[in-house]
Amino acid sequence: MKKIIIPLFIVLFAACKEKHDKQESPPDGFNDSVAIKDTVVKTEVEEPEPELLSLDDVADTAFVRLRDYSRDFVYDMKYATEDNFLKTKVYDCAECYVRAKTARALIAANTELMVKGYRIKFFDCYRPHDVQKKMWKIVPNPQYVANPAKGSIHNKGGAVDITLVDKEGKELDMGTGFDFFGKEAHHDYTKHPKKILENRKLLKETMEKHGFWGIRTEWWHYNLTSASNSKVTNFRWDCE
Ligand SMILES: C[C@@H](N)C(=O)N[C@H](C)C(=O)O
Ligand SMILES: [Zn+2]
Repeated sequence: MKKIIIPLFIVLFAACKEKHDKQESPPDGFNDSVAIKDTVVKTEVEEPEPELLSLDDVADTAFVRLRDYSRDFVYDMKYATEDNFLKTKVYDCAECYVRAKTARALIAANTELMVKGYRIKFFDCYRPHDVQKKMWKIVPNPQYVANPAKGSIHNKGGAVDITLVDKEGKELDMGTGFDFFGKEAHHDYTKHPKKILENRKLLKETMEKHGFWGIRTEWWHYNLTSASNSKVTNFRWDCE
């Protein structure tokens, strides 16, 4: 037995030494310190998603940032860009604030839509009263922009401008773009192809089921019925 173990030990030792030598001595013309400097390993650490908050103990009238309560919505806040009918960016950053009661109703509607493979995508949510005044200066037509003298339900945290997206995030065809101020955007314009009318119907019926009502002239606009008497507000949200 002794006779076998000793040569085996010698072979193993030699193999280890060879490996060690290879690691220790860099090839000719290869500088060790450069190798160390060049081998900076960049590890991208993904920030953990902040925990969602609960709406359980939040007063109905409190303003909340929707993304703190659900990760299931899609956002394309048009007035935080220049791609809107004002042709100017009127929000410092893209956030969706609404009253807590509006948030609860939106989450319920979205939960129902997700079972069918769709989600709500936002174009606008709470809108400061000053922005309503700017809009009215450009389009002083109550069919398309609420008169700031009275205030819009957006100014009360109870209205949203929305569409639906499918599982791939693609918008359903609603016949016109957002803020298309013409008869083709009206709910009672029935000359659109069947699929478009069905898409609008799905959005309208779901929103109505959860306490919202639509206005005749804009397929994207929904008011929460119980927000009609909330106060017109002009606060601006914080941007990080
Ligand atoms: C401007 C448009 N997106 C809109 O929300 N219109 C309604 C009527 C409003 O201003 O309340
Ligand atoms: Zn609206």
